[in-house]
Amino acid sequence: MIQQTLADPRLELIATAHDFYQQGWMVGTAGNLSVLLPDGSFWITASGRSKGELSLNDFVRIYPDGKQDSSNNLKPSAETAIHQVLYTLFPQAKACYHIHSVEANLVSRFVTGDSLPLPPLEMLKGLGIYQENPHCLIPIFTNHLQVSQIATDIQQRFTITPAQLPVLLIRDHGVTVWAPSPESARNYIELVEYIFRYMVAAWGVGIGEMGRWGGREMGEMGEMGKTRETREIREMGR
Ligand SMILES: CSCCC(=O)C(=O)COP(=O)(O)O
Ligand SMILES: [Zn+2]
Repeated sequence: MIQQTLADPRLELIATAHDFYQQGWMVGTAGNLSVLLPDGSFWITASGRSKGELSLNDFVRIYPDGKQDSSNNLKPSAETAIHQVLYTLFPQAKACYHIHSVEANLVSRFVTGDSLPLPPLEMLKGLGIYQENPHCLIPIFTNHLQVSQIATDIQQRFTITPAQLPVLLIRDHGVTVWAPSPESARNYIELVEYIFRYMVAAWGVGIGEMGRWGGREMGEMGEMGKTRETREIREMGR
């Protein structure tokens, strides 16, 4: 009989963090990854570790009653409260990944409001949107100094307005996804990064001003697309 050993789920997080680090999405200790375990506890990356060279000891286990366990008294990620809220709000979520990419921060400034309209790209199917010409919005949260305030905002907003996509942005900070498995969470990060890269590139070549997505012209979407000064800056760069 062939016996299969279940791999330690931290190994998957280590490999993913290494790849995201190489992509430039987790540089300088940025970002945090977690995976939920069958007993309701979760492993999360320890705070302040280089995400490009994690080892099995660079994780803290958080139990449903809030108790923590780490082999060498490490602090859990400063953003643990956000992961806790997401696992509570979305019981199907088994992994939660947060990264800091340049594109996530740029698109978080495309609008001044609290939602980012997305172009109706085929890639949205990978995030569970099977519609023709979908109008999708990603919620944007304020980057409060107190992470607990960000977590409260997330909890309150998603309690009132269900999430359309398993994605949220924190303005000038980064993007977070939650997913039914670590593999899906990795795909979700790659998909949203593609969409953000597309949006930044579209703005850069001026497509946004003529193209329409989310039912609005990019030029109406916010600071970056609409002001004459911004257009002049863009033209200077050509
Ligand atoms: C330079 S990263 C600033 C903190 C942050 O936003 C982050 O994602 C990493 O924090 P952690 O405590 O998880 O290392
Ligand atoms: Zn962060």
